[in-house]
Amino acid sequence: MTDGPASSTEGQTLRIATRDSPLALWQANHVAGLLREAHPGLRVELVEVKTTGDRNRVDPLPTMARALEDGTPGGGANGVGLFTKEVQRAVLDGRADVAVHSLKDLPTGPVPGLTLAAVPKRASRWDALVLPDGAGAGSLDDLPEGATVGTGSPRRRAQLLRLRPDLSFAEARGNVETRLAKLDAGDFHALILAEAGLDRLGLSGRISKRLDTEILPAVGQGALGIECRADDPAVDLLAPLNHLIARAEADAERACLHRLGAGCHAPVGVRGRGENPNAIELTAALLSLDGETCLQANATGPDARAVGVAVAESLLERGGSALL
Ligand SMILES: NCc1[nH]cc(CCC(=O)O)c1CC(=O)O
Repeated sequence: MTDGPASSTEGQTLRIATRDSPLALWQANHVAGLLREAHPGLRVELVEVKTTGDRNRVDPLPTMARALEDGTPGGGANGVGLFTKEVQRAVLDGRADVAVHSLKDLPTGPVPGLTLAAVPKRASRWDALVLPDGAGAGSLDDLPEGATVGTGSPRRRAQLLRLRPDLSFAEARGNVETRLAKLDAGDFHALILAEAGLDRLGLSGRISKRLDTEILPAVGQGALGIECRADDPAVDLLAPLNHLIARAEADAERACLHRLGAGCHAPVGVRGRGENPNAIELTAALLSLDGETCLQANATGPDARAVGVAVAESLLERGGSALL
């Protein structure tokens, strides 16, 4: 510590709202660390929130009914926003100042009163193939004929079916550890999980193969979204955590999904890429659930959101609406 004037954040406290799953807590603690690094003297605390998605892990139907009933921001039909809206509500209610989400789980529509203040540097965006404990390395090709893969994601299922039409699927609900336990108990031959989540939980050793040529990732996969109240000076504290390329990729990918009118459960895979934030390239695939139809579009430009919208409109023009 040097003497001289105390920084404006000295003694100030910022409360981060987060789900209480191990992955969510890792992510919130990561952001807390970034904030303390950017603002020495700032106190950062976590506020753990139970979400509808967490409470109803094994029984999603009442969850959806509840999400439809209450008109809270971010919640909606088809499970969209189940993991994020109660974390958002904690910030809107003033129980916390900042919300940290997996960007993949954050609905693309604006929430009145909140702003997406920062998207930090992105981790791996790829999906990974995970085999039962002790199986070692192995690729999709090594799975037996008719193998069962644990994933509820239409995006993952449709893209896997293009490569292996013989595969069948099982729901793999619950947090990452729960899903791995089901795999190791023999519930399925393989599991698909986001590499970022496994890395964060110290489980990279469970990855049999990174599926970076097989499956286009979900919008925002591997990135974090940090929200605060739109009128809160916390906006300025969060600004240094924003990574311009990660943010531009996120803006392009999220604008595309939003223009498609789709959510995180849509069979949509994307790859936003940029050497600099003013030249973002976006590739997107929109698939039928059986994987037989796969529309692809690509655009590049200086305005990330416009690139996202252009890619979505190209998919829609070519019959994409029938797949949504
Ligand atoms: N849908 C659940 C979810 N949301 C974010 C992650 C992992 C972290 C990320 O993708 O950014 C996961 C688990 C998974 O898909 O394996």
